[in-house]
Amino acid sequence: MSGTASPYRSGFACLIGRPNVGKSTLMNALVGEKVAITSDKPQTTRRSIRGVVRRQAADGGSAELVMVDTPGVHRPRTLLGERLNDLVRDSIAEVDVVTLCLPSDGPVGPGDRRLAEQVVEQVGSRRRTSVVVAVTRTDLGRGADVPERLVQAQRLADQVGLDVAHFVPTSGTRGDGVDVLADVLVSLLPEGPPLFPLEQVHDVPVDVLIAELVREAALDGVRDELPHSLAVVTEEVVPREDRPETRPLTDVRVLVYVERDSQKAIVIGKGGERLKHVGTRARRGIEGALGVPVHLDLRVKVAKDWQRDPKQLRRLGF
Ligand SMILES: Nc1nc2c(ncn2[C@@H]2O[C@H](COP(=O)(O)OP(=O)(O)OP(=O)(O)O)[C@@H](O)[C@H]2O)c(=O)[nH]1
Repeated sequence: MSGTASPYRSGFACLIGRPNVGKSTLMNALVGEKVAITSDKPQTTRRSIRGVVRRQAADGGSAELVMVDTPGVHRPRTLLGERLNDLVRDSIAEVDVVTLCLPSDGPVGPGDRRLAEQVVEQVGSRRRTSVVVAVTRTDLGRGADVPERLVQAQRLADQVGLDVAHFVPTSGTRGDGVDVLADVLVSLLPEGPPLFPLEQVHDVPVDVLIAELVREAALDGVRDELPHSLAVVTEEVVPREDRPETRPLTDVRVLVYVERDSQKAIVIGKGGERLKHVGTRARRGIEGALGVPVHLDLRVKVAKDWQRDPKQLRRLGF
């Protein structure tokens, strides 16, 4: 492929950062489709999700950029937390470009420094991995915040010895800087073969996608420890047999796990009101993803302290 006038570039770039800095929102903006769920609760992302961005590179060739969204890095308090941090470590090791996300609406802090040090440790000696800093959520900051954050980011890079190829201000919700970031990431990709079939936009299996949409709906409005205690598993997705071709219906059965009986009561709500609301919202998303009308059967179960239990973690897919 090398030597041709318009080479094909392909490769992987991950988004890393503290919890809640806007990684998944940026991922969706780059891919142009909702592939990762987002919420205002920290530590929402629990899987490394890959989404494909296809673009024309500056040299005229085509490029396939595979974005990898990762869980927010934090001090782990449970086995789940440790597993999520391991996922991030693995992602950093496997990509061509690491994108460190720093939010414009908060100072660069010790958590960012630890993460930057981790990147240096992992990619410092590997010359083929590039590093980009994305300053995120720029629409939330005040006027001076973005330049200030860029200066702090440069200072952080200098302090830990991180070689940053580009600094890009972005807002995932407004779309600002998203094209610039995509161009920058593409420019850092090596020449390579196509990675995903043309029609494929993400690598999230349908059962996982459904479970994530339910978890996103269930996260809305719950507080304290409950967001972390939620786990969702898709049990069944079956087209109903006795339907006319013009009016198909798919039965989707989903289990929502919590860690304690008291949490089960909160998720279900008075007279089942809350769960009904979650079901209605999730069903809309699932119908959009599957492209068929859906009957969603949602059940809530207690899996005691699953975040700390290796056996249960395995059963829940971690
Ligand atoms: N105003 C504004 N809000 C944003 C932007 N990006 C993300 N948010 C909000 O910030 C919150 C966190 O966004 P996420 O994309 O879920 O953040 P994350 O870094 O993936 O979070 P974790 O999965 O917990 O690590 C959500 O409420 C988003 O709507 C942005 O550019 N502008």
